[in-house]
Order: sequence, then structure tokens, then C-alpha cells
Amino acid sequence: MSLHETRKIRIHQPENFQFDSIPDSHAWVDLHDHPTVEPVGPDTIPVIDLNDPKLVEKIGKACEEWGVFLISNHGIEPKLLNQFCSQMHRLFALPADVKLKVAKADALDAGYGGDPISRFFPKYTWSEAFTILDSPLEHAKKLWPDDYSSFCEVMEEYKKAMNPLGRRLMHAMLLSLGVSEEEIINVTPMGDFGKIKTVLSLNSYPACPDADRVLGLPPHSDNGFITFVYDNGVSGLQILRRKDDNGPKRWVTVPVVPDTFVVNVGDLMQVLTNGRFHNMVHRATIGKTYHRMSSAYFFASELDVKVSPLSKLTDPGVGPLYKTVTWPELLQMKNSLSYDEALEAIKIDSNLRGE
Ligand SMILES: O=C(O)CCC(=O)C(=O)O
Ligand SMILES: [Fe+2]
Repeated sequence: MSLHETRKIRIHQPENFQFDSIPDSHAWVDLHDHPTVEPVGPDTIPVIDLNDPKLVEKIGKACEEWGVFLISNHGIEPKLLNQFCSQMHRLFALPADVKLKVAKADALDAGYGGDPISRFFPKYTWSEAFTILDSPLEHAKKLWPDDYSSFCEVMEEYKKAMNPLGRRLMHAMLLSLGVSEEEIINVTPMGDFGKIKTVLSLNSYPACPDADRVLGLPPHSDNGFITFVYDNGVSGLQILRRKDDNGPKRWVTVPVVPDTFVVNVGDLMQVLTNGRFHNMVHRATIGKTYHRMSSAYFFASELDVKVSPLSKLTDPGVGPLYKTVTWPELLQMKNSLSYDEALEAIKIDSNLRGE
């Protein structure tokens, strides 16, 4: 087994992983805390066609009821998506010692490492990740000294194509709540391109014969406004559905629908919409026989932008449910508190609200 620890982040190299049985360090005990169900009947995750004339209404409903949906007709060229997946494969196929040349020093840095979430859990995940904050150029030069430009070009092109899609969806989400065009421009980070910050994370989940006992990513919510997940049609993502009339809390497997992205609601969106849209807890599972790769494009706000509940969405006499927060402040809280307590920490005590 090759196990590597950097300062604050744990990485293991599953492709070098020789085992007769899963080591205790990687065997999760509570994976079956809730039943896992297929996305059928009342658990059918909405698929929304971006050309649908009722787009705004459908997106609003999906965000309120689910916090996750799939989008079709998104306009991102299949050729770009193919190139993107090829570069992702190329990256993760590099030998471990090469990838470790660009190891993250800290969980939230750019570079190669484990995911930032598993530090909060006692077990290792069966995954590796590469995070791109601004340009991947410096890292790509270390990974492929003689041929780094194709990786950089494709990653830049992907981010350039995804950015307007993020704006379009955020716009539709806010319109669905009755926020006017003018308010979206003037009051939210959407008004100015400079106020939106994005992060691109590439994930690799090697196959594991004992897949039922390992986990790719532990349960978490994402911390930006929205996240786009692309997995090239390979199943593995599960979302935690809240208890409702159709059953107890349950893991719903996200279906594979060709040519779609999964979109999920993150913590900052919960703050901005004053809890009207709820973040969504999800996890990544592992395949027994296949190596899955996915990307998460996090759409959030620039580091100095203060995000607070839109006054339009606060109830008169009750006021905002959350304090104003910047993205780094929220990340810091997620880092120092246990992972799911950050939003609780910025909740405004009802006794202190202007009732
Ligand atoms: O791999 C996936 O499907 C999910 C990735 C994810 O949740 C993340 O990177 O935050
Ligand atoms: Fe996530």
C-alpha cells in the first residue's frame, strides 16, 4: 500500500493499492446508515431541459423540493467534454510520484491531494483529486514539462464555457423566487462578472472489488452557490433525501442520463435565498469494476464579497435567518467546526431578530 500524508490532507494511491482485504483505515462502518434507493417514482430526480419555456418555474420547484437536478440541452459542446475527460484521464494516469510533485500543502489549496472533506472523518476515502483555483499552468508545467499546454487549454476552455452556464442558472433560480432582474444585477454577486469566483475540482475514484465498504467522498454539502458535476455518464453520486411522506431519510442514486450535468445547491445559495433553497447533502460511492472520474465546477462569490440573505426573501418582522458571510469565512468555519455546523453557526438567533 502506498499511503501519503501532506501537512493537513491525506492522500492514498489506490492504483498502487495491493490488498487481500480492505485495510481497517479505509473500511467505513456507517455506509448503510440510511437505505439506498433508485431514482424512480417519488424519488425521480428532475431532469430539466434548458430550452423548456417553463425553465424558471421548473428550476425553482427542483431547488425547493430537491436541491439537485440534471440539465439537458446545456449548450456545452460534446467535443469539449470529450477533450476535458481525456485530460482528466491523462492527469490521473500519471505515476503517483509525478502527481505528488504538485501535492497540496493545505486542504483548500490548488493542486493534487485528497478531498478537503475526509479530514473530518475517521476513515480514508477511496479517491484522489486535483483542484484548479485560477490557472493550472504552474502545476501542469511540473506534471508534463514538455507538453503542458493541452491540459491548460482544455481546462481554461471548460471554465470559460461553464461560467455563463452558471450565471444563467443562478439567474433563473433567483427569478423563480420573485427577485427582479434589477435586484439580481444590483444586489447579488451576479451583477458584475468580477464578483463571481469559480473553482474546478477533478475527482478520481478507482475501482475497488470490495466497493460496498469504501467511500469516494463522505457526505457533505458544497459551499458555493451552485455546483455542476460532470461524470461522463458513470454512476456513483448519491444524494441524501430528507424524510418525507414517501419514506425515511434515504440515499438516492443519481441516474445516468447522457449529455447532462448534475446541478446542486450549495451553502452560499442557502444564505442568499434566506433558506428558501436548501443545500444538498451528497456522497460519492465506488464502482467494483470501473474507475470513475468526475469534475465539480463550484460557482461561488469573489473572496471579499459579503453574501447576505436578500431582503426580498426575508419575512417582514422576522428578518434574515443568516448573518452576512464571505465565502472564505464560510470555508474557515467549515474547516474549524465539524463539517456540517457552519450554517448553524451563522444562523441568527431568533431571540436577537427584530421581532
Ligand atoms: O463525484 C461526484 O459525483 C461528486 C463530487 C462532489 O461532490 C464534489 O467534488 O464536491
Ligand atoms: Fe460535492
